[in-house]
Amino acid sequence: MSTTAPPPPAAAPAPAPLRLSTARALARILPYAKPAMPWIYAGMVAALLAGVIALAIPLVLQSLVDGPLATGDPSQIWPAAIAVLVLGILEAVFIALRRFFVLTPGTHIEARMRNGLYAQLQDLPVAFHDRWQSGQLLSRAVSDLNLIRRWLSFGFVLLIVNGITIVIGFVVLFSWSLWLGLLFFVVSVPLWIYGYLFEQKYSVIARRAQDQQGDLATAVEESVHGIRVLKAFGRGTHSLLKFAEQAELLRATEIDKAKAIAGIWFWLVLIPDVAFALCLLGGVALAANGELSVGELFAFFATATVLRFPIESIGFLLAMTYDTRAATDRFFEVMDEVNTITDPAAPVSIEAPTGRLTFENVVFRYQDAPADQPGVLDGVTLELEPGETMALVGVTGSGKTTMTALATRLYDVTEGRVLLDGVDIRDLTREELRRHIAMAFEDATLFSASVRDNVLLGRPDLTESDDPADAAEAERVLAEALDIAQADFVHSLPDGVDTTVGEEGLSLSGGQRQRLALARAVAANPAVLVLDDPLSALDVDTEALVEAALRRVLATTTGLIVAHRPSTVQMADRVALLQEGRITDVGTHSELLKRNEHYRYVISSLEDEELAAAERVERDLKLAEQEGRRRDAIDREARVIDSASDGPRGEAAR
Ligand SMILES: Nc1ncnc2c1ncn2[C@@H]1O[C@H](COP(=O)(O)OP(=O)(O)OP(=O)(O)O)[C@@H](O)[C@H]1O
Repeated sequence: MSTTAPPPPAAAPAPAPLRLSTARALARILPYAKPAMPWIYAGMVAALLAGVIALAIPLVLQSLVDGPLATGDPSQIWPAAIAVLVLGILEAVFIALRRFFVLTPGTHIEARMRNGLYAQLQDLPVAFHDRWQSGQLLSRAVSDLNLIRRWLSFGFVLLIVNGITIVIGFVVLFSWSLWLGLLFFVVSVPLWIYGYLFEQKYSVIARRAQDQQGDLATAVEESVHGIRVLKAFGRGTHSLLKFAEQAELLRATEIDKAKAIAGIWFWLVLIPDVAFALCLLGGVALAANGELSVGELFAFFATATVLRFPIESIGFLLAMTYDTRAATDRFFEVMDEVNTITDPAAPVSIEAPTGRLTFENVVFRYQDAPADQPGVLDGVTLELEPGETMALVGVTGSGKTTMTALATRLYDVTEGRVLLDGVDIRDLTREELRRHIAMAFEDATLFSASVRDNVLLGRPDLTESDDPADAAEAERVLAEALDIAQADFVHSLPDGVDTTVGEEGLSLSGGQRQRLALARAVAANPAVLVLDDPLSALDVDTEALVEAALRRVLATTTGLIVAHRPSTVQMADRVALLQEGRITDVGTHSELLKRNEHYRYVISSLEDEELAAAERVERDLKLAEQEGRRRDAIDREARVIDSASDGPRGEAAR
């Protein structure tokens, strides 16, 4: 049976304790953004030029007001008007160029980061996936990276450019009038203080919202995945209520976010307005005293108006920056995870393994198991001879699945060693180890791909080769594996072995999926085949056929089989009894039956389970038959009612 995962943590894993400044946290994106940075800088230059041009327009206006308007000479109006028009067009062109420069690089950076994340998720050990909710990973891969892309192409560029524009704008304001500029600056000071406080508050809410989005994605993923169970137990409404609760939490957080943004927005609009009003009063007084020309006053306000958008935009640009900071932290929480199951620095290779598999004093405890709980395995020693088939038997929860997972390094032993042909499996590369030891699980996961690709998943040597001889060999291996797994049903699928089996093979029955998963393990042609109850969903007749075919494979391959049925036990040359974390007896089925009371107890409980399962299958079949008869009767009745109400016309239309 598959490894039982512990209940997922209620929320996402806590953020890294080390808290970097926002700038340093965001700088971590740089290695991914490096190739695209020239384009982003080009976008910044274009945006900056657009900003400078916008600030130059008041210059022309001042010359217009103090020149032709003051002197009443209309000949000067046209050059000034044309200059404003040309500057306006140039500004529009540079804004368009900014968009052009930054649009594509952002998508490249997003794709690069997403590929990196995917590779890391593939590389990280099963223990990591035990701890993390799938929705949290999904939201990092999709919405967080989306946020980062939008910020890089838009928020980052505008934040820098608008910041520079504001600085240049203030210099220009000061150049028009020192006193008015100073007044404008002093009145704006509360804005910078508010901006700082905003960061403290908003960053926390932004992080909370993104974690809650991840929780929500987990809830959707789980309910879609478990839709059959929810429907069968009529728990759809219950699950909806739970989902609505989580959605409500996220809604409340989003409202907090909106309130925080509204707060800074309020000050960003109010303070420039107050500054405008005060400067107007001061400006008129200065103009009346002759210290400022009307044209200069006009240009001062035109410049201050140009600065309004950059100042107002700082609010949402800061919000976007803090959202992106949270997204970046979340991304690097996964990227910073250290993979504990890695390839050795100096790997050993086994050319042609014979398949001797040895567990030597193996102790294992799950990382997330409570400290006071004893290890699942506590000194397991077992040796499988080359070509031998060993059944692993024990009560539920005794650690059978765990033992099989150690043989393929899905987890690493806590103490002791697992050896293949005398070589510690940690001294082999993972790629080589998985070539030598293949596994089939009870929970047969198939990928959204053709039957062929699913079955030949473990044979890249054949499927990724350009050699026609390999292609022919792939066909032979495929046919043989399907034959052994009694999976000839694939030939009656619409496109035979080229039929795409749906998401996780949902379009196939449990037994059909298991047969394909078994075919996949057989096709890998390993020296050791580890089977974790892979025949549980087969009916008795098919199971007997698969077992007969498997015997042929197992005659030359070492097999470690977790047995949940007495019939599986009988396939094995020897049986190992797992009890309280140790192998307490090894022998043939009949030897153990004769001498071991605990073994007799386990076997009799397996028989009871098998009987109950057979009864369940029979009951389901009967129910399906009754349901079919009931549907036929309803259909017949519906046809009678239809034809009675439609009359001959209705019949004809049908
Ligand atoms: N990822 C995990 N983290 C923590 N504990 C785990 C994890 N997976 C399994 N366990 C615990 O380890 C013990 C052994 O589980 P395992 O699945 O190996 O048993 P099993 O013998 O295969 O059971 P079954 O016959 O029911 O399939 C159980 O107590 C289980 O709760």
